[in-house]
Amino acid sequence: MIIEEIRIDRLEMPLKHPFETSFGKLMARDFLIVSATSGDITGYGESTAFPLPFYNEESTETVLYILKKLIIPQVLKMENLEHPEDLDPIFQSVKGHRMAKAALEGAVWDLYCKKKGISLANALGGTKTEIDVGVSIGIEPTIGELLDRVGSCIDQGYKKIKVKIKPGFDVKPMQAIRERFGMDVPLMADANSAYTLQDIDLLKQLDPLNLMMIEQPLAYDDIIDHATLQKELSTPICLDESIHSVDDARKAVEIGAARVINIKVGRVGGLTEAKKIHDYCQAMDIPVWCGGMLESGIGRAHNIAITSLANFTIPGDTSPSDRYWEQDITDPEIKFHKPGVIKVPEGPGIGYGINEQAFNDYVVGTETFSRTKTV
Ligand SMILES: O=C(O)CCC(=O)c1ccccc1C(=O)O
Ligand SMILES: [Mg+2]
Repeated sequence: MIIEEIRIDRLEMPLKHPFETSFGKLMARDFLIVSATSGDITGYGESTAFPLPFYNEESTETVLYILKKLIIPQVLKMENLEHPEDLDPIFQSVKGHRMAKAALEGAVWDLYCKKKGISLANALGGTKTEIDVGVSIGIEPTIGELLDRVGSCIDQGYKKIKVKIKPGFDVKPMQAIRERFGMDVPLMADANSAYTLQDIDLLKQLDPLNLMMIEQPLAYDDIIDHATLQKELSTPICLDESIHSVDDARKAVEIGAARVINIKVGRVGGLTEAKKIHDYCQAMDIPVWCGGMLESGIGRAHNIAITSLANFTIPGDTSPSDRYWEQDITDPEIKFHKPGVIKVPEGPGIGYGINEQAFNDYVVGTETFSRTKTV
């Protein structure tokens, strides 16, 4: 397969409702879509980096730099790109910058599958025809507003309720959810690294609440302290930010730092590595689920495909388009097939088209790189 053109579009999509985590409040999603064209077929990938490095070290600007200066020029010179895994030598030449790599790799996976006429889920080894869907709920101004949002999500049929917590908005809100909705609602907390080992006694107050897991309570780049904390908690720890590769997953599992892994395609450098983490965790009997990064329908489509693999046994943060967007950029939009369930597309590639009008309405910048002319 020869890729003749790669395009990077920067989009700004306003969120229907501010989304607050322990590292701040988002009012809009500013992100990149990478598209790769070979002949009359185009594949699409999404960069999940935020405009500022508050989730990890990457940002929209670092992704742009790495793609434009280092990765795209090499990809456009490739003569032997027969499978997305053939990108590995190029990726090995760049340390880190996994969200940049994942955005390009996702476009190549979509392009590869469209050329083969197979679904991305099928190409990845997916076995499910539909996936159970969870929802991530940000920190709300009051416990009352949080309870209203939780109640609405339960009524919509979501199969897992994740609630963001931070010091000062943690035990009481989680207790209030249990008091209002009972102990059996599949409920978890995501701390986004807001706590330290000095908070063990506070975190222990979450143990009686029958949470499915506590996600990333400690530092974004830590594994060993999470092992110390897990020994003190009965609630399983799930790692998100700390896990960048199958080797990180192995280290976390071997020292008991996590009983669950949140796999995010962007964070781990793409679908190929995400599948390796899935396969390792399956062999170790560690359940995984697919995290979200407030993606557009393009990123969500990649997440739905990887979630079709068998060991994604916990509902992911793969809520449909209407969770965040007045108008998504895919055609059709991502929708529930039945309450709390999304059908895995059977069409070629990601299985969703592009709503060109909506896409163009959100675009704030475009750069195109062709095989004959690279930067
Ligand atoms: O995309 C979604 O619906 C979930 C989004 C989410 O929880 C999140 C959003 C921004 C940064 C980090 C996280 C996270 O899962 O930690
Ligand atoms: Mg998280």
